[in-house]
Amino acid sequence: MGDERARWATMGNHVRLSWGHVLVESIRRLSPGYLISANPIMFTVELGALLLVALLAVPGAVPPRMEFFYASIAAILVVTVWFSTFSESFSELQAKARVDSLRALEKEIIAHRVTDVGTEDVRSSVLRPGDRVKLSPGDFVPRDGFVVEGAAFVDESMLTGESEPAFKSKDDHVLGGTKVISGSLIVEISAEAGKGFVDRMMDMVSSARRPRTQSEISLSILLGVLSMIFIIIVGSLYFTLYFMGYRPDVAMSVSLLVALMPTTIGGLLPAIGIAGVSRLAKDGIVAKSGRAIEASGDTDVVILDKTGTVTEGNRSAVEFVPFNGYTEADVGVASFMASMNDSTKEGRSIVELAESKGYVPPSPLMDEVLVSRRIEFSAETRYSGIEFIWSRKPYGPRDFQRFSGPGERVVNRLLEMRVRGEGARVIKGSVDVILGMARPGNPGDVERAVREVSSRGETPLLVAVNDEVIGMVVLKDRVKPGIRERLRELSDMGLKIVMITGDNPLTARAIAEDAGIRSVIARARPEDKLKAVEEEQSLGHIVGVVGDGTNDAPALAKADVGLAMNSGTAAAKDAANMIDLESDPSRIIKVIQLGKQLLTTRGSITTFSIANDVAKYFTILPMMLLAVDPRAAALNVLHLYNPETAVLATMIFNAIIIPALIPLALRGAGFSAASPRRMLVRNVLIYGLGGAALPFVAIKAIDYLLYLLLFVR
Ligand SMILES: Nc1ncnc2c1ncn2[C@@H]1O[C@H](COP(=O)(O)OP(=O)(O)OP(=O)(O)O)[C@@H](O)[C@H]1O
Ligand SMILES: [K+]
Ligand SMILES: [Mg+2]
Repeated sequence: MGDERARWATMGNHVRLSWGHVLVESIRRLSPGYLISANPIMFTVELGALLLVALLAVPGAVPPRMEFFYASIAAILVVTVWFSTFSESFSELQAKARVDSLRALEKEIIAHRVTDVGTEDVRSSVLRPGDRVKLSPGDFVPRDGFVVEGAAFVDESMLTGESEPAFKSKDDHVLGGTKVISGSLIVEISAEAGKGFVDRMMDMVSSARRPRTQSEISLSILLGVLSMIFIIIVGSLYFTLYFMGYRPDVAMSVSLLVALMPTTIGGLLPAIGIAGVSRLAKDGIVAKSGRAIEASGDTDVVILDKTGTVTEGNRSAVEFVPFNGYTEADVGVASFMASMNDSTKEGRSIVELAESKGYVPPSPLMDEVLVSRRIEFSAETRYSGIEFIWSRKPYGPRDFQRFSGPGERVVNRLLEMRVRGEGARVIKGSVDVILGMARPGNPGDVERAVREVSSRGETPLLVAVNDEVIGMVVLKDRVKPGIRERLRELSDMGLKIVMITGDNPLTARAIAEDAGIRSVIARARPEDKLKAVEEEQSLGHIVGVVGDGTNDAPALAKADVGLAMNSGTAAAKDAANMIDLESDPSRIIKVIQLGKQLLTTRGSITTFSIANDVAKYFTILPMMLLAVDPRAAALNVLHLYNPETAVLATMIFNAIIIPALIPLALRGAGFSAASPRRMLVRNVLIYGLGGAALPFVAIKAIDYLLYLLLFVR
């Protein structure tokens, strides 16, 4: 684990950031046209600067000997705006570079495209979705796709940091940039060039396409309203003084306004949001939407899929159990036939178990199995198997030769049906579904066996020939090691954890108990998973879903935070808004912590920003009022040198606090997951009190420096 983290970290640190780019981009964003919609607070600051420049251009508009002061204030205001566009461009380009370092894995290579006559070598960029490529040991997968033929071990460490190679066979998803180490594959390309998930992530990093989150919008509105209030206050102050016959100074009024507006948070807000994307990428979690990262901070319900998420997911057959006078071999042979055409992991494991025990149907029947119609498994129907077509009709009695050997009772029954031309099917599936279609000879036996297997956390599949239940296949899965402890962390954070599964209630409860989960929804079809998400959302909860299967896709799409496992199906990964490249479901914790930290960071800087402005009343206001009444000097508690140094010092402090806080905005505020409330109190104290006190010290110091610089010869 530690190793993988380190690998990601170094990957992140190798990111090359072009300072030239940051510079050009930050200057481009000074354009009022960009700022008016992207950052209204900074737009207002810029208007102030433009007003002062305009006054400087009109002869007589600036009071005598105040030109230097006006020009300095205008310059400081422009720099203030630039600090803000700089922080935004910096974090955006950093995020892009970090994401791009993932894309480097998808570089242009030569691929062997499959044609009618063989293969031809083409550049990977010309491949289209639907094209098939042949991969041999040493080849890199040119782009995302899925296996149509063959089996191989694939090294995914460059994407997942996982050193164990992954085994890939039919229908498995393979990722562009990974490397085949043994075996060979035919892969059908599924992604458009430049449309892999890395590219989608790149897209959302650029501010133009980044949808703003609800809380980001609320905060912007709050900041906008605050700014409006200050504009009204400063405006009325100016005009009241003006009509009383005084000449309030324009530069001082503009400075007062800028000082009071929450420029610190206004300047850093975009950077904070984008930083979340980079920090997740550094941990190997690909976020396809910024909204999701933020929602994760408010997540209070987490819905986990059972198979492959809570459990290891390689659920495989371990036992055949006969009922009603049938033998183990009968059940084995029937299960083999019902699973021959089943490409699910469960199906393949059943065939393997039957083969290892020698439970394979004899040749005349096997020929029929090969041409039979397949009943494909779906999470909707929860069963699978075959329906015989009987290759020749009618068969005469002479075609019937009684078979003796393993599974003879089932085999002979089917051969008899063949002679009579009767319809026949062999199916297996979840207990409730099969019992809805077939009768058990002795219901008590079946129930007892099912209960025993389920309460061990194993999954029973009933096997039926036509309308008779003949036995049971036992599927075994393991709870992921350590999952219990990781989930504890989530409940300690106050989150509700729900496990949802297509499996039966008894098995589900046994697994849930092992994993320490209290809420369980069993026998869930895909739309039930979706409904569970919608229900929680309608109660006002923010819902996170972790899943890996195609049957999880609707729920993943509907969730506020949908985290798909990289090992999952393409449908799940498409529907989710985040993908964990390490396929570790407990990393939803990481995502939630990061989301919470993002919100904490924003809250802290907002508190700091507003607290900060309090001090500025004491530096600018007395100086403005000095013109009205000399007694205002009493308010000059800091004993600043003169009105001009006081205002300049305040504006300089107001500007440099923005770059000073960039590291905090990017790294995130100190945060402990265990006690979010205590953290909040702590942050309000630190950032509130600190924010209120700091400017007094800093402005006094800058004022003194200005005095030394301008007035001491
Ligand atoms: N290949 C198969 N053939 C027949 N029945 C199956 C097969 N695979 C699974 N089943 C049955 O269908 C049920 C539902 O499967 P599904 O994949 O929807 O959910 P699951 O994998 O059990 O749980 P989860 O929702 O946690 O992934 C299983 O519990 C099992 O009883
Ligand atoms: K301010
Ligand atoms: Mg599943």
